[in-house]
Amino acid sequence: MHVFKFGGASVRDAAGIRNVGRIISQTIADGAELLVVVSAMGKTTNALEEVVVSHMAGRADEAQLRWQNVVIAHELIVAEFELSEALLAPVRETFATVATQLTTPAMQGYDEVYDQIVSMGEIISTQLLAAYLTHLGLPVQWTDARQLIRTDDTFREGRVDWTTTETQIQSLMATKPGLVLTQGFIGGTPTGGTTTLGREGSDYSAAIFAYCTQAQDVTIWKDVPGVLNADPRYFDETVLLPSLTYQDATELAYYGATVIHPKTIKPLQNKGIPLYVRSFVQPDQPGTMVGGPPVPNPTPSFIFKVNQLLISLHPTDFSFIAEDNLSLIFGLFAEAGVKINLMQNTALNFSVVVDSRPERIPDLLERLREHFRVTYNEALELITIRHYDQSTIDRVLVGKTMLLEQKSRITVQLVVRDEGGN
Ligand SMILES: Nc1ncnc2c1ncn2[C@@H]1O[C@H](COP(=O)(O)OP(=O)(O)O)[C@@H](O)[C@H]1O
Ligand SMILES: N[C@@H](CC(=O)OP(=O)(O)O)C(=O)O
Repeated sequence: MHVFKFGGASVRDAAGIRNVGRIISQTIADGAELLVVVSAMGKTTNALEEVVVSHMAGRADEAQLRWQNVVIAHELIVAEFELSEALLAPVRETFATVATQLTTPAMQGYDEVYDQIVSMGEIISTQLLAAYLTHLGLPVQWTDARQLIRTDDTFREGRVDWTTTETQIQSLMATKPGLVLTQGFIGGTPTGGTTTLGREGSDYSAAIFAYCTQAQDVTIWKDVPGVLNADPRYFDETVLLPSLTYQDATELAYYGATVIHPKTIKPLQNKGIPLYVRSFVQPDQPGTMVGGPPVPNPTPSFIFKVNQLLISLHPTDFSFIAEDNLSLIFGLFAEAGVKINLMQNTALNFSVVVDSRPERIPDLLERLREHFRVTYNEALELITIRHYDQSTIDRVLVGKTMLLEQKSRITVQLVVRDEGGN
């Protein structure tokens, strides 16, 4: 069996849905079994997050208006197909259910309500795609991922219960061979609650399904030709990386190459399942294969994170940075839910680089100030180069001032300030 994952960009409009329909029908034409994982359309997840903000703030009219905008965006896509009312019944029912839910103030906590509402993006996209594929005459079986991927109740970051998930998915596949369509990003708790797996988590869902079905391979269809040696939004001259080891792909994703969700590789590596990253714009092209052997002279890869904050902590009593204050520091970062992108210490200074998150950082800084003298630099960039040499470092430093550098044999990380002018 093959697993395909289509992200928001691939199904953002009617043309995208038609294209996805073409890729699926060509794949199953020769009788291949296929499990398709789909994300919410376009930027729907962001729009649903705004619905949650209004709903949780008790601004019922605003929540309803924001929800209706989501409905309209989908209805405009529906209008481009000639789908029967019977085929559209499930998606229309979802529209009505959420509208009703928004009329009553939420009883649960923020994150639980978030998952109930935000998960609807994937429910709607798959209901709509199922209607379209059925309309094309394909034997698609829509399946609810909330009943397959079992998580604990860590809402917004559900942790997978692999044993139950494997049992549930395997019994599904025994009863539903052929073409199965399900949602990325979402799961369900033992008590029937909805969870999400963390933003951009649909790649991870595809890996979970592949792991549990021992799939032949996974293909994630993207708006780029495959994994490139840099994000084309930031670099002009990128090259395709035709083959990557699991390790290289994990490292790239970990350092911030957003083309693959960082949690995706482990389940695939554990079962030796290859991952293909291919272009839904040029579906005849091979893209990138992850899971191959190391290549000689690997191409340097660049990962760029903007809007970074460099926080430096200085003990107030001239004591060393050692195990005791390190554990205090890590505890405070974990409590604040702030992920450390890079860290470096000297005897009297501990520096960390984090994403600048206005909703979390001020509180964290306040807590840190209870124990340390705290200084920080804002609006920085964190550049990571895998398989670097001096010329690649020189190239990225043009027009930048370097504040911090960290090197291993394979990876260099540079914290820089852009001085403008290039
Ligand atoms: N090294 C890289 N190679 C290719 N694309 C990258 C890389 N790093 C970041 N990207 C970005 O990842 C995007 C595709 O991932 P994403 O937007 O998450 O897709 P989807 O939401 O459809 O799953 C590309 O448009 C590109 O801007
Ligand atoms: N829709 C979710 C999950 C996801 O992975 O989406 P995409 O495949 O479009 O990145 C999100 O935006 O976070």
